[in-house]
This record gives sequence, C-alpha cells and structure tokens, in this order.
Amino acid sequence: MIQSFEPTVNQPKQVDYLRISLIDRCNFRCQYCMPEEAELNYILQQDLLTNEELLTLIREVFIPAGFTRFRLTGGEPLIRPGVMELVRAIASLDQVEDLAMTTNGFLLAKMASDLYEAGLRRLNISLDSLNADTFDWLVGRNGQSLWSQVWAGIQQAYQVGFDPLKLNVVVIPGVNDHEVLDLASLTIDRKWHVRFIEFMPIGNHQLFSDRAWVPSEELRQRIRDRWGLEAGKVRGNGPADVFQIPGALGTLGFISQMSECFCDRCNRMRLSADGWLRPCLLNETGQIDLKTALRNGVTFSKLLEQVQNLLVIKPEINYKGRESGTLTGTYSRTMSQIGG
Ligand SMILES: Nc1nc2c(ncn2[C@@H]2O[C@H](COP(=O)(O)OP(=O)(O)OP(=O)(O)O)[C@@H](O)[C@H]2O)c(=O)[nH]1
Ligand SMILES: C[S@@+](CC[C@H](N)C(=O)[O-])C[C@H]1O[C@@H](n2cnc3c(N)ncnc32)[C@H](O)[C@@H]1O
Ligand code: SF4
Ligand code: SF4
Repeated sequence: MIQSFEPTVNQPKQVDYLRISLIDRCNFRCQYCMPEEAELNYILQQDLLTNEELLTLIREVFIPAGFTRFRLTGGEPLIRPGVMELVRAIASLDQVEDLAMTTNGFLLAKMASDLYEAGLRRLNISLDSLNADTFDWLVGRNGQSLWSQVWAGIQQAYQVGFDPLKLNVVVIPGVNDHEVLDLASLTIDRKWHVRFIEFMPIGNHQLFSDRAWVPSEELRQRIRDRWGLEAGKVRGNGPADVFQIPGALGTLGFISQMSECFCDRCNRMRLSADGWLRPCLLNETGQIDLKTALRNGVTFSKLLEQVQNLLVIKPEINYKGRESGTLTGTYSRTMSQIGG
C-alpha cells in the first residue's frame, strides 16, 4: 500500500478516489448530521450492497475506470456487519493504492488492531470537542459519557500505527469554536492531523440557520496569533488546505467548502450503501443506480461505460450552486446517507 502524502501543490486532479458508504445507520446522532429528532428512512437490508456486490463493483468497474483510492465511510462504517472481511478483501487488491476509513471512533478501542492487521492504514476520526459534556451533547448521547471511549479509540489507533491519523472537527459557532486552540495544540507534540471543517447545510438545517459556520481564515488567524502558522509540508488527497504550527509534529487542515471553492481540484465520487454513484457531494445531478443494474445482469462492460460517461460529465456537474441558492435548498440525502 502506498503512503498517500504528496507535495503541496494545487492542480486539477484525476478522479481516482471513491468514497464508499458502507451503511447509512450510526451509533451516534450528531447534532449537525443526524439529530435524534430527524426522521430518516433507513436503507432496507435487501437494498444494501452485499460485500460480494461491492467487491465486484470495485474489481470489475471502479478499478478499470481508474479508481485506485478508496475510503470507507457511512453512517458509521464500523457497525457494518462484515466490515473486517471487506477491509481485508479490498486491501488485498493489487491496484488499490490507498484504503482509508472515516469513523466516529467509538468502536476503535477494540477494533483498531484488527483493522490494521486487515490492511487498513489511514483513519480519519471525528472529534468535535475535548470537553466530555459538549461532546456528549454534540453526538446526541446525553448522559452517557462517550468522549473517553472515543479518546481511548484514538489512542489505540495511534499506538497500533495508523499514520496519518486525522481528527475531524466540525466547527459550530457558540458550541465548540472556543476550543479551536486546544484542539490545534494536539498537533504540537503528536503526529496527528487536526482538520477544521466548515459546517455545511446538509443534515440539521435548524442548527445551521441558528448557528451558521465559522470561516476557516478566522480560525487560522486565531492560531496564527497564538503560535504562528506556516504552509504544511505535506498535504492529503482531499479538500483540506494544510498548515502547521512552526515546529509542530502534526498539521492543521482546513476544509472550507462554505468560504472557498476547491471544486476545481475535485478528485472523487461517492457510492452510497445502496449502490448509487454520486458525482458530487453538494449537487444531486447525474447519480446512477449501479446496484439495480448489477442485479439486473447488466454486463460489467456496460456498467464501466456508464461510470466512464459520468466521469466525462463530472466537471459540468461539480458544485456550482454557490450563487444560485443551492445552499439553502434541501438535499434528498443527508451526510450520513452520503458518507460525508
Ligand atoms: N464539499 C466537499 N467536502 C468534502 C469533500 N470531501 C470531504 N469533504 C468534507 O470533509 C469532511 C472530512 O472528510 P474525510 O472523510 O475525513 O475525508 P478527506 O478529508 O477527503 O480525506 P483525505 O483522503 O484524508 O484527505 C467530509 O465529511 C466533508 O465534510 C468533497 O469532495 N467536497
Ligand atoms: C457523515 S460522517 C461518516 C463517518 C463517521 N460516522 C464519522 O462521523 O466520522 C463523515 C464526516 O462528515 C462530517 N459531517 C457530517 N455532517 C456534516 C455537516 N453538516 N457539515 C460538515 N461536516 C459534516 C463529519 O464530521 C465526519 O467528519
Ligand atoms: S457525523 Fe458520523 S458519527 Fe455523527 S451522526 Fe453522522 S454519521 Fe454518525
Ligand atoms: S462540492 Fe462536489 S465538486 Fe466540489 S469538491 Fe465537493 S464533491 Fe467535488
């Protein structure tokens, strides 16, 4: 497996990265994603892609279409039955250059070691607060302190050797934005990569209208004022702009889909747990139902052709709604259903 860091340059990217949602369910109810009161129609068991179907699509369609990097997400990927076997099978494919997972970390203390042994090397873990009460409120599980369980999962993943280890923080004004310096300081003597994500209007519209989002540049200025901030020496495959505190072991990433536009370097598509291929997170145009086609016996070459056609038109589909009001529209699938 090839390490995925590369020099700091922004250039148009080949679309070679597939985010796969393994399941739309979750053991958390994050306020910004799938709050307790949200009425969600979960995918029925029979509509989920089976492990075998998913592997077939990766082997026969996505790899031939040029995808070499895969991220497993959800919902919560670690509650997907058979996740370990799936990781092992994907990691063993020769053409797979990068296999990563985005998780809430709750089950990592007991699963990190087996995941590493199965071939996973990169983990992005959500950690929105260092305060147990704020965290429990944010993940919608008041009264049960989950923070220490997630923190133990992060430590375990670090010890097992996951590198890079990234922590994702969705910054919500008045909720956790005052913790930005504390969270940033985690990178000083640990080789962790803390990424601040601007809150997007998918998931909890009420919270978004009440609180809105904090521009990354404002966060950077606070960090600059405290320690100074320089361009990161390495960057990932994704939308984050990478910086670091001078002399720090880790880095700081800023995912700024509200204040900036990184769509010109978009290198990804998304596959939902029920087999819909989506060319853009924030634009619902152009999705294709690969599961139904596969189950109806459409040939692999025909499926490949459909994906290749979608790749051709993806630049036209990439998110263009900033000025035309898409941000206030409602999406038919939420973040937990798309995979972030
Ligand atoms: N607008 C937009 N946001 C994205 C995109 N990819 C990721 N994000 C945002 O970044 C968050 C964190 O993404 P991760 O799942 O950690 O993955 P990543 O940052 O792309 O991963 P790396 O491969 O480690 O760089 C997602 O939940 C989204 O909020 C994208 O293509 N477009
Ligand atoms: C949908 S979750 C799925 C994976 C896993 N359950 C987790 O939380 O890491 C993927 C990412 O989406 C982010 N996310 C969810 N809703 C968001 C929103 N409305 N705005 C910005 N990021 C969001 C989460 O913080 C997480 O980093
Ligand atoms: S952000 Fe992740 S952990 Fe939180 S509710 Fe959404 S899917 Fe679950
Ligand atoms: S908003 Fe769409 S086009 Fe832009 S980076 Fe995200 S997925 Fe790609």
